[in-house]
Amino acid sequence: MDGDKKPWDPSQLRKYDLNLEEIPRLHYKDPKIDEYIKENKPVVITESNIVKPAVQRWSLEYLERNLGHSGHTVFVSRNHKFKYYDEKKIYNRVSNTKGVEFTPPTRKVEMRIEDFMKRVKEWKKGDERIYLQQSLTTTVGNNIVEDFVKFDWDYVNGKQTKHNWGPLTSNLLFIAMEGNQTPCHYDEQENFFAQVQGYKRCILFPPSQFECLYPYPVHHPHDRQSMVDFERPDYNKFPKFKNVKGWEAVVGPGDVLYIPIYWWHHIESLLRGGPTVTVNFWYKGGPSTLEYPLKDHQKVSITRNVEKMLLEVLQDPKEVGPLLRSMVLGRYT
Ligand SMILES: CC[C@@H](CC(=O)C(=O)O)C(=O)O
Ligand SMILES: [Zn+2]
Repeated sequence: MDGDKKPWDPSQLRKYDLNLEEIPRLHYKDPKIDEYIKENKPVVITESNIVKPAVQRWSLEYLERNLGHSGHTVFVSRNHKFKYYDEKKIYNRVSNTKGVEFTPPTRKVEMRIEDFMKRVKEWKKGDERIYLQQSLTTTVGNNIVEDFVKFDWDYVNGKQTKHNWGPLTSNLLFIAMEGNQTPCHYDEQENFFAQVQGYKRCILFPPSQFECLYPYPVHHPHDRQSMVDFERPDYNKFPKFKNVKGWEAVVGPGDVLYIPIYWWHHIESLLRGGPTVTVNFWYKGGPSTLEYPLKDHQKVSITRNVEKMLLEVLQDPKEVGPLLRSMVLGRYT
């Protein structure tokens, strides 16, 4: 890039009424990175070799030729949002018997990579959008495996060990169309979010903002997702969303964003930026030693356990809210 010309411009970002600060960007050799990780704070790690082979080789053409010819998991959406839902919670005994109405916002299909790429290339306004989200397992072609083993595992394993994370559970490959959006949610895993091709805007909020982001009930298929539509926030239903304060980064090829466990994140591929490719590294959290004061994400984990326990004994999801209200209102408020 000549001078300080950015590879993208603000017109490629969707407009939200949010109070956001920049996530720091640090060179991968900078020891301050470990301070951020230790304090469960996001940081963009730059210039690393973590997924360098992929940055160098994983063009769409290369991926089409090498990703393997078995079906790949692709989500299909009638709009630009790809809100995750847990299929098991749609039909589970408790929520379903009580008529929890749920219409999946996307559908999951198996698609050959050549069909996926063809639909991306031929997409026009009004068509359904698609988003490949696939675990990088042995079903991929040999060239991809060769590239994968050349990731800088010393670096990521070093961070995993230093910060006492649990085991690596998966590396997911994401191939998105420009403008695709993953609405705000949190995961119960530590995440190195490695951008390979194209640019993605990542908007993050700490677990302490739980009250401003109104997660669905734990038994709901959209568990861990925010109920707030960032593009049309309903401030009557979600008044505290007005106070939300977040952090953002636009990550490009070679950037690796550390998304701390339980941190909310909303992710979108830039408008008019072409398809994007990302590989994430999900790690189980470390052993949670109860040191006081508890960390915010530990409190979120406790609220989850309370909801699960109440549902288990009450059986009917419609009884959980009234019982919690009767416990709190007038007594703890
Ligand atoms: C699930 C897709 C999302 C990534 C994400 O949420 C994560 O890695 O946890 C994205 O990049 O659109
Ligand atoms: Zn996520």
